[in-house]
Amino acid sequence: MSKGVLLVNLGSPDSTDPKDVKKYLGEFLMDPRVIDVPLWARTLLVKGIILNTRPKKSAEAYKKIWWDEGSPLIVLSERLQKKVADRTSIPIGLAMRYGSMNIKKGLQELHDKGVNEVMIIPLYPQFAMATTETILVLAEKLQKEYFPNMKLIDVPAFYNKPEYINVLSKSITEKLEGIEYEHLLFSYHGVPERHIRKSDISNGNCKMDGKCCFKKGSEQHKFCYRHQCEMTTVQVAKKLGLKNGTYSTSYQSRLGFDPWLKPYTDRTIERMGKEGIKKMAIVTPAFVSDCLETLEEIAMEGEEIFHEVGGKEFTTIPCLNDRDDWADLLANWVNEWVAVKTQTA
Ligand SMILES: C=CC1=C(C)c2cc3[nH]c(cc4nc(cc5[nH]c(cc1n2)c(C)c5CCC(=O)O)C(CCC(=O)O)=C4C)c(C)c3C=C
Ligand SMILES: [Fe+2]
Ligand SMILES: [Fe+2]
Repeated sequence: MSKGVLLVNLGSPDSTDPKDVKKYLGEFLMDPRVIDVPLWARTLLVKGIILNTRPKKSAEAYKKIWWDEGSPLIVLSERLQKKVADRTSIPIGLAMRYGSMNIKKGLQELHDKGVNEVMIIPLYPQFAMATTETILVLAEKLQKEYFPNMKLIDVPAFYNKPEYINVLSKSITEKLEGIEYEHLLFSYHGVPERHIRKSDISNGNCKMDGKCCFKKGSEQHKFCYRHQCEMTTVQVAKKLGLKNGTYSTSYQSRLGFDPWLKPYTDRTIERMGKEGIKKMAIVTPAFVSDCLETLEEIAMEGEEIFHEVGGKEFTTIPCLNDRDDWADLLANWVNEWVAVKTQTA
């Protein structure tokens, strides 16, 4: 077998033109693992309502964070891909779940290089139906349809792997060196609570009551996004020696009127400012690359909310992006997998 890797991130529109944003959002939000209602209802909601109003507003937001080279999420993912490729000896591809750099193209490029065993690495530390699962399901479908002789290997969520926690903790320490802060907020992308129930393999284990996601036992939490986010916070807090009450977890970027994971980030930032916190820092561990949700929603909107209610210093910690130690870590996982071949060949 000839091995290769496909790194997969979420994707971005081709440009900040509302037409491109509409096309991208259409593909993203029509994914049944993102808006998980029956097709007729999803079509009505997405094509009948959201796509008529949101693209213009989202395009304005994208304009605020767009770089000369393109979408930060794509550019940063490409830089990471290059660094991982420099540290490994097999082809390292990059694809996006939505948009032009799609998974089919990514698999095709690897196939054209003679690769017939692909390790799929979703660039998400925590498992979610709307991210990891949709990538793996689509990759498998494409493999069956177009690449019947290709074998796909999945990488489990790495939300609690010590080496990942080390790199994330180091990125926080480096940014906060010499900076005073009273509270460190860990803000994760939210999902509707319903998604947690749907992915709950223990049938009802997850009560979202603030207790069950802290229970020991990895098997029942294998697909619990909430547990995995909470555990990333717990592990990093332990590593950094943070005292109880000086850090917390919240969830951002909700869409629609269903209940999403709580507490909500915007309300948490507001509450903290109102309670008299003057200096806060915020880290966004559900994202490995800075993107609209970190650069605009947190670094711009979040800061504005904090200042409006009396907060003074709002420090945002960059995502892992193309940090050398993050590229080293991914490359180590790849090289360990490559070594298995050598031993069994
Ligand atoms: C952990 C990662 C993510 C989860 C889980 C997730 C779930 C999720 N997202 C939406 C709706 C939107 N997300 C948008 C942007 C966006 N989402 C993620 C990651 C996760 N989403 C990223 C990295 C980005 C930024 C992309 C970029 O180009 O920078 C957007 C578009 C932006 C906007 O219009 O606000 C929407 C919409 C849902 C509904 C959902 C789970 C059900
Ligand atoms: Fe999202
Ligand atoms: Fe739970």
